[in-house]
Amino acid sequence: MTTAPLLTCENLNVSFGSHHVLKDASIDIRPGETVGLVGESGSGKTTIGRAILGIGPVTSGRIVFDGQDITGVAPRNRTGDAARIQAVFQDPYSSLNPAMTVEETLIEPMVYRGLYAPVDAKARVRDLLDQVALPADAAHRYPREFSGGQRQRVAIARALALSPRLVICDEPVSALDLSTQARVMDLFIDIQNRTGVAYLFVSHDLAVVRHISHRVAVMRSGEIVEFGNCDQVTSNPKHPYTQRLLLAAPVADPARQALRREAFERLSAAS
Ligand SMILES: Nc1ncnc2c1ncn2[C@@H]1O[C@H](COP(=O)(O)OP(=O)(O)OP(=O)(O)O)[C@@H](O)[C@H]1O
Repeated sequence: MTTAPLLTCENLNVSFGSHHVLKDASIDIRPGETVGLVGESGSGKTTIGRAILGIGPVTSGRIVFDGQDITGVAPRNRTGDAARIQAVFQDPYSSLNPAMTVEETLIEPMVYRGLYAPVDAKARVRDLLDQVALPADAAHRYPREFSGGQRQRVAIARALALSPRLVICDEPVSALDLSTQARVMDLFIDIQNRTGVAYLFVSHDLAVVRHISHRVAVMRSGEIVEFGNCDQVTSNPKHPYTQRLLLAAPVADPARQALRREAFERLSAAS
């Protein structure tokens, strides 16, 4: 039995002036699923994420969320669950307001959307901090008082504040050191297991995406060149471009070195 998609992007095209950045890109994400989106820098990954969030343009094509056409609809004009699609970006320091405490940061979207009265929102803040394994006293601290990994946990808590069914994760672990990356990725997986949220997980690092994704889409020059089951896509020797992405992964930890070695062997065997 196949589950109906939560989100479908159909033949998306985006042009900036004469620069055709996204070319007939189609992907779908099922409820509770992680779809990884990989590709070299400039291949169009962020452009898809921004189009889904309603903060980037769509020249043609359609984005449907839970049966609702949300193409080109700005976040403030979205209704129902589509209003709750959230994002976690690479650099939490620039996406968190340095003048707001964590509590204020987490309460703001809840009160803005009218989901919680301020008094209930405070209880919800405690729950959110617990979900991302931050201590309750983090509520009264400012972003600068946290490490990079802790700040990313704050950004994840803020994304969860509206109980989203879909979160766009745009390079959310790229700025973190390897051991922190692993812990934050485990947190994403744990949250998904508990809440059933779906992720579009954007990364240039195929090894990271392989760890977290159920399916993977590979982008090249604005086109989706492969889309399928994670293992099939990442180990198919007929796809040398994907194998090259694996080769480009950072090599600091042994697991990635092993992936690189595998990719190298497959590439050599295929050529
Ligand atoms: N607002 C814009 N105006 C003009 N060109 C843009 C704009 N936004 C993105 N682009 C161009 O679109 C292309 C795709 O950019 P995008 O950020 O989607 O790539 P990416 O795959 O996410 O890259 P990276 O991994 O480096 O973040 C790039 O050539 C970029 O220069």
